[in-house]
Amino acid sequence: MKPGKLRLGQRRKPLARPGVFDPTDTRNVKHTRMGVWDLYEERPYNIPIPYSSRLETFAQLFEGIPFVWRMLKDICSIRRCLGLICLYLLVEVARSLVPAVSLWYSGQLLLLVEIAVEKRTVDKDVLLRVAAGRMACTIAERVFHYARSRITTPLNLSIKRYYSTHIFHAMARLDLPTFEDPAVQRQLESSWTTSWKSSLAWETIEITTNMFMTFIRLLSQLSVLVGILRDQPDGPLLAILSFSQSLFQWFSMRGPSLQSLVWAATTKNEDYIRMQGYKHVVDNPIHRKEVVAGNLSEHLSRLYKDASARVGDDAMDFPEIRRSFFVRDRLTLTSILREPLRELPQIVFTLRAIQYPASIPISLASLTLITQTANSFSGTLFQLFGESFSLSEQFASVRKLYEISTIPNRVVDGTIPFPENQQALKHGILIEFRNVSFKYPGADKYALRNVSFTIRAGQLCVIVGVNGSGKSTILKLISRLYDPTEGTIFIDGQDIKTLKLSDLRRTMAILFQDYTHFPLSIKDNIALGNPDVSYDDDKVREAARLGGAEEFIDKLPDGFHTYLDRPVKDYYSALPEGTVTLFGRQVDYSMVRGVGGMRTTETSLSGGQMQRLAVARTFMRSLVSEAESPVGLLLFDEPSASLDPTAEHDLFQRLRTLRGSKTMVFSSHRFGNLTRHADLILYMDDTEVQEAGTHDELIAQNGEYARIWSLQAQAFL
Ligand SMILES: Nc1ncnc2c1ncn2[C@@H]1O[C@H](COP(=O)(O)OP(=O)(O)OP(=O)(O)O)[C@@H](O)[C@H]1O
Repeated sequence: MKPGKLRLGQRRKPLARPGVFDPTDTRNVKHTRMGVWDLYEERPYNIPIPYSSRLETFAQLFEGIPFVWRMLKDICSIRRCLGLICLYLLVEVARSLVPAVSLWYSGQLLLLVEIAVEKRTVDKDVLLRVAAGRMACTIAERVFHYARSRITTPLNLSIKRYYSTHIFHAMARLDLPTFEDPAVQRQLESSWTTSWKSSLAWETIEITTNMFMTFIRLLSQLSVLVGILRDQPDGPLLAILSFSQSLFQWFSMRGPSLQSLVWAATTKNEDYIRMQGYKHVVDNPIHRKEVVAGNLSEHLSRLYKDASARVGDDAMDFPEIRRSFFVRDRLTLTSILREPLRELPQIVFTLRAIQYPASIPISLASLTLITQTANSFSGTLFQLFGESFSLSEQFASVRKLYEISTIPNRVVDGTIPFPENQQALKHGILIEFRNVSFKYPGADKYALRNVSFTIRAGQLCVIVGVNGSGKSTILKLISRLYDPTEGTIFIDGQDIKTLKLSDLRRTMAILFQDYTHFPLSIKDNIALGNPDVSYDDDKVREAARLGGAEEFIDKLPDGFHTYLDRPVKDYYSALPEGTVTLFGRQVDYSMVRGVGGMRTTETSLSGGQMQRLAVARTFMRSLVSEAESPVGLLLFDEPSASLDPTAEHDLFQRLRTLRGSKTMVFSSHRFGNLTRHADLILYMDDTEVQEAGTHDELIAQNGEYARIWSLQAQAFL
């Protein structure tokens, strides 16, 4: 291992710490110009206490210990893991003792040489034993190495599986405002991404045992070496020289490669930025239509060439330029001294040999032994240094791994079961907003201001109004995705915050305006509308029919098993040109495109078809199993925005008849089809409910609703 570098697989990842990073703070931040890029790095040791960063490292280490202990207990509780871990530790201890045993045999060899020089005889038996011992050491090393890899693979896999479930659950349980919080996002990010690639828990065990084993190796090697060298005339001198030159090598190489972990880079070079823009224009299929229709190819090529000529050879992306900058060879005094120092033990040996020619063979044997050991010893020592640094990072990551499962949700769960009477749900749910105001987390402006209204059980309520007036927000508050900033919402007369969240959400079916489809099959997408009956294929089909999606799904080659966005890609290599389909699917070059930052189009469904699928999912929850449906409230946010007029008409018709006497709330900016049948219309403008009543009442009021209604009506005259 090179001194100062980390082993493969050992990541030096920045740990989030409190405070801010300010590139303009020249006292603590160093600015380096790298081609078109400006790199701002936090200066190391910017706290005026010597070794403060080491102290920080140890503090992190201690804080992490309780979590690592918990992790060990968890791992030992996994089936098979306890036995495997014991075996692993056993092999590691044996492995760490091999170098010392091997060194001991080398010492024995030295002794033999000494005797041979003095007495001119060699004890053949001892020689054979020593040779066999040394041989056995190398074989043992290989066998232990093999045993280790056989143990670690299943151990690592079991641990990884256990923790991926842990992280999945920790992530899945978070509510919307908590999940959207940037601080939480940052906390989740590292655990989530690393958990799939490698097992943090396993890495921690590996690094911790490595550290202990390195320590054992050092101590055992040191004690054997001292024993051997005590009686050698040149031993101590050569040992001092070898060790000091090794240490010097380490320090001299370590300096320039140490980079700050906290840094940021930006570029202000307009030509370079434009060049990247041009690149995206030509490599992204989204823009191809415009490029071709606008006859832009020649023009863009010229623009790119001109910009590229202006930027010159500095047009490197940041990782590339950073790499080239840091690997640049620097001629420093230490780097010049490094090489002659390496020769020092040999020079001293030669001088001693001239002085005492009789002792040449002994000195030669000691020299080889010492230089070899010094190299391996200092290598081990550097490893220990590197490991203590990464151990603290690792412990901190384990702490974060456990902390994410205790991140408190912002929307606090209530305690009262809901509803009191399951049968009553059939007749809907009563909703009352009393002086409700709301600001989205982090927003300055109100999204709702002092809103009060009552939707009685079983009513059809339509919320209409201009864009951004707060319609969707009302639906989000009813489903308690967020809590009001001021005021109270009552559900069947009870403060919404006191009700058990899972109960409350079970009684509602919601279709969001910005619905998404999961990267699963169409069947699974619809089935997730109601986890209780998700296994029932007939119900999935019925929901698809009610949503108006059955017909087009049946026409798809894979029908209900079609993936909207296949989450697992196939892998290819150098396929012959004629290969258009593989595994029953079109060959997808997204991997190749991904390199150029292109997006791939997975599905050929239209916007309206996508919306029908979303409606089907909502039906799955609410209306499929009318008899045992736990739903008493249906919330629809613009369910027909992408539907053609016939589909919209059909959908509303079905919704009205199928809802029975449940409460239904629609948000829409279209007037007509729905508003005519509504028991209550809330007309919103600028975060407030401006008018409330039935269609006839609002027309009679002759306010904004009436004005917009007549505007729309005139359009059809
Ligand atoms: N997640 C969010 N974070 C911050 N502000 C938001 C968020 N969602 C909506 N807003 C803001 O809240 C206000 C109300 O938005 P809302 O989505 O409720 O309007 P809307 O009446 O449903 O609009 P539209 O008819 O366009 O769907 C808007 O000013 C919007 O910008």
